[in-house]
Amino acid sequence: MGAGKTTIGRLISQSMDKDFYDLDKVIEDNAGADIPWIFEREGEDGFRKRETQALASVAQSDKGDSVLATGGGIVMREENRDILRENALVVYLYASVAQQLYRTSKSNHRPLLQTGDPKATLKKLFEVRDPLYREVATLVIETDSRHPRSVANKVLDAIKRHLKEETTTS
Ligand SMILES: Nc1ncnc2c1ncn2[C@@H]1O[C@H](COP(=O)(O)OP(=O)(O)OP(=O)(O)O)[C@@H](O)[C@H]1O
Ligand SMILES: O=C(O)C1=C[C@@H](O)[C@@H](O)[C@H](O)C1
Ligand SMILES: [Mg+2]
Repeated sequence: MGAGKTTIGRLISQSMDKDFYDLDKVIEDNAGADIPWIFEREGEDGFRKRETQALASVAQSDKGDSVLATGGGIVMREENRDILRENALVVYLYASVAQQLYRTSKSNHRPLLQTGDPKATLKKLFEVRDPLYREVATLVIETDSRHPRSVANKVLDAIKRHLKEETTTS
């Protein structure tokens, strides 16, 4: 959470002239309700079911030619990791817990952080999720000491390099 998926995803979709989807927004549009409401009424489990459905439907309808920003917990389900691996070039935006805490502190829109100790929550989630993100990622990009535009440029360069390597080795 707060790694910059939504911010950077939008920037790189503009630079690449591709459509942009934010999975949290797709889930909200499908539900006709916002994420805090879904967590309150259906719990995290209900939210995760909606998240998998939304991911599967975007993967199926999209021809792999758009940019998708996921929610922070997308890697928790094996099914989601399989969908990502099979359909996408996955970029893991790495942010330290300190940066995640700073970047999420201005919003109260993330139900999992509405606790007495958001830093401890972020740390626990990071320990579980960081290895899963690394398992599924094609590219890992460090974001801590960079402005969003500079992170986006780094992602664009890394994607170009990756695609070039792929064509020269195939
Ligand atoms: N590289 C960066 N440096 C400083 N601030 C950033 C950076 N990237 C994003 N931000 C800011 O951090 C906040 C959270 O970013 P954003 O919503 O894009 O994160 P996210 O990864 O999509 O989070 P979530 O997992 O909750 O969807 C925003 O206010 C954004 O402007
Ligand atoms: O990290 C998470 O588990 C979440 C991140 C957000 O993007 C939303 O998907 C939701 O608040 C859960
Ligand atoms: Mg987001």
